[in-house]
Amino acid sequence: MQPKVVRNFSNSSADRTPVQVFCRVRPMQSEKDLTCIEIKSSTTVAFKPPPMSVGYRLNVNKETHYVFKHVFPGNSTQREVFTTVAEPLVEDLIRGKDGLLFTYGVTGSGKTFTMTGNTKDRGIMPRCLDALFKTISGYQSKKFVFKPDRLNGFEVQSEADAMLERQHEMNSRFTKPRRQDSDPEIASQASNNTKILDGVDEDNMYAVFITYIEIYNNSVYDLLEEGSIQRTLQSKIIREDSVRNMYVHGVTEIEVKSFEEAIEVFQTGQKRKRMGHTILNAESSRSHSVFTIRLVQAPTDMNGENVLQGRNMINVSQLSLVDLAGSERTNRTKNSGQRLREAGNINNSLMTLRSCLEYLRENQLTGVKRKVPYRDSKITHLFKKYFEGEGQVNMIVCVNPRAEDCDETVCVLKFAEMSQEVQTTKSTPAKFDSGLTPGRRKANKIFKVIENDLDTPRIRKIDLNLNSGLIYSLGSKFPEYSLNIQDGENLFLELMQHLRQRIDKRAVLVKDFNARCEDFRNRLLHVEKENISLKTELSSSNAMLNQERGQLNAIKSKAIVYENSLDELNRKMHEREELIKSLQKQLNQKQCLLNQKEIERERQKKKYTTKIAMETDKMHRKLESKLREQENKQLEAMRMKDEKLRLVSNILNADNLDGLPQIGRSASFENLTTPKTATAVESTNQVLYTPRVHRGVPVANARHRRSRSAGDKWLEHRAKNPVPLDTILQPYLKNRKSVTKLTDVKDVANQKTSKYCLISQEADTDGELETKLYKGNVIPTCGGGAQVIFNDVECLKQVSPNTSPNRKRPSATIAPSDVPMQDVASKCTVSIEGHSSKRPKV
Ligand SMILES: Nc1ncnc2c1ncn2[C@@H]1O[C@H](COP(=O)(O)OP(=O)(O)OP(=O)(O)O)[C@@H](O)[C@H]1O
Repeated sequence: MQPKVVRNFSNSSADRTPVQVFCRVRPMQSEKDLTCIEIKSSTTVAFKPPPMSVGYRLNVNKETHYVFKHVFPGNSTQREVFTTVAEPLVEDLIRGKDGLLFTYGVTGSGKTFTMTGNTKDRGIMPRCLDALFKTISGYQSKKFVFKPDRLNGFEVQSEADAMLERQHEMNSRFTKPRRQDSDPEIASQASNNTKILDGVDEDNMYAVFITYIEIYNNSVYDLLEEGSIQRTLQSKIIREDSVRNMYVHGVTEIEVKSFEEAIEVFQTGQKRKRMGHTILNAESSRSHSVFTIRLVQAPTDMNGENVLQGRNMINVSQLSLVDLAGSERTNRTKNSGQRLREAGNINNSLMTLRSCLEYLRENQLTGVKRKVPYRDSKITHLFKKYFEGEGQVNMIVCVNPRAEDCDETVCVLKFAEMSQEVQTTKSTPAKFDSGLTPGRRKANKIFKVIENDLDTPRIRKIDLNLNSGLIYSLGSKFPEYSLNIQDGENLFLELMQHLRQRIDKRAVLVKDFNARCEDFRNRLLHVEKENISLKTELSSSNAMLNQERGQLNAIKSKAIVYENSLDELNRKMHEREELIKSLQKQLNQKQCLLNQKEIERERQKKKYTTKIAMETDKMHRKLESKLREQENKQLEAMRMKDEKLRLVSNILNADNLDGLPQIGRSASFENLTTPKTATAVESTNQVLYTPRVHRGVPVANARHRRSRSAGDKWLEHRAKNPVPLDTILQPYLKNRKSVTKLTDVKDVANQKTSKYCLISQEADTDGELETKLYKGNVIPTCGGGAQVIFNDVECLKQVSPNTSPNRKRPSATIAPSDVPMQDVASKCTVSIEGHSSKRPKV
């Protein structure tokens, strides 16, 4: 059941009130400092961008005026600020209305100073508590009469239960060591000049409850939670109660009975806050602090002594005092890492606050119902009801006039001015219809005082009781008679008559009395019957009520579970949305990069296409010129060949060639005409050339090979440092001469040398050593030289046993066609001056 007295939510403009924004300009730290703020009147400040500001750089250096409900200059006192801004909110609180006051501004602009104050100068919060306790003193209920139900409501405890709890608290106070520390930030001495405020209902009982939370990095921490500090560091969730008020679920609410007690509780919270910050490595200016005073009131009974039992008679009003985090921008503070994340969260929550107010203003101006993003941050989610439901919202914009802060200050001023256009619904004061006489408490007090003042209270009381009973009269008084002897008989007769009349009257009265008794008995019986039937009805109603209560509790616990899961889902949704946003951002960045690359690629393609075209053109021209050159060379060579041919044919025609073997002739001819297809290659080694006489063409014949009667003499031609073979089978040449270089003509042209062997060693494609022996016959040429006709190749190859079997097996002897003739020719630097007409076997 909702403890709050239900109010009518009205939306007519008369019931709406704007957000009241006050501006407090803090004094300059130094006379020499440049200022960007000038106070024009009690409601107007002028902002003039100094030379270092962005506005100045953008040439927007004209003076701008901002109008607020009231502007407090640097020399204004804390008391003035409290009286103007917060006193009406405390009066509203006492009248049962809700209020929200927050301080907003750049770091160091005086938000905490304004809200909390220091040892010398108490801020708004302690002054509010002081004024409240002064006003309700004498009307406070006993402790634990009102008890929080953990669902943002309160219930009334019986006097016995409350007394038990008081006893319990007293015992624990004796056992616990009393706190000796005190927070220097607060001047805890009550000031004498705090005035008593209006709005107290003298027939009500009041109780004050305090909660103190901190919102840091968008997590809610309870600063009054008992137990280890780690418990305090567990984030709380925000919930909606049955009448759509937002509250921190499971937050610690402490009942305080005096200003001193309240300050002590606040100090405990401050201490926990500092400990938490040390653990979290946080800064106090980077968190939002919310100090909430909840005032519970309920009417007293007919004697004005005890609170009326029944939850529906309770009214709860609250005043939230919020010290927001500094609104500086991340780039100016050069934050990184955790500080950047904090700054991001602060900016997010302040941005959300701004967005919510902007949306609200727009909705109110245009009549459109755009969804206000309260849930985007914890601070706006918590105070949703002030903007959607009822309650006065006041804001103090704290401004540091120094020029360094001007860029942030102008943002703050703009936002604050805009906020004034937002309207909230006025709270209606709580009304209690207890059906009891107003002023009963006072009357009862007076009555008691008078009662105590009486000298003999007991006797008087009895008298009063007797006088207040029903007085029966038996008719007229006895007539007065004087006893006279002469007239004695008449006197007796008169007396007898009078007595008879009295007896008759008495009988009538007795009869009437009996009749009345009967009537009363009947009525009593009737009432009794009615009472019994009502009792039966009541008990059945009670049973039904209990059943419904049980159902309600079940529904409530289900609702809690659903709310939890809803919160969880919301949180997850929020996370996912953030993720989607960041992914979208990444995607956009990648898309941008891709587009840039595509453009770059296109540019490169164009560039290279042009380059290729140019290069192709150039190549074409080059090739064409080379081709022409080649053609010219070819033509020249052809011409030379023709010339040679002509010379040869002249020689052939001129000389008598009958003695020459035909084969030699044809070979020479062939050699001259097709030098490239010859097996033996003409060497450049002039030493081995047969000196050309007038003919210049060497002639040789295989039949002219040297005699072998004395056995073949080998000319072994090998490398200077051959690789040792270490093989069992070694190439063996019986009668040989080894040379490493064919430098002397006699080595070949020697009459005895009939065989030539070139030994070459090289690695095959698998990296194995391959030894090849190119063998040939040495044939003397007609010019006195010699030529070698290769007719055999021996190949010796060593293979590793690990070599893959798939690899081609080496053969001891390879086919002559496999021999790279160019290679052989280059190795055998021997001059060939003709060759056999038949294809050599090499
Ligand atoms: N109106 C003022 N008169 C005198 N001193 C002031 C005033 N406003 C601020 N100060 C001083 O300026 C300093 C910074 O103020 P304060 O801590 O309140 O700033 P803040 O806006 O709360 O900063 P943060 O965002 O870091 O919490 C304090 O030493 C405070 O005493």
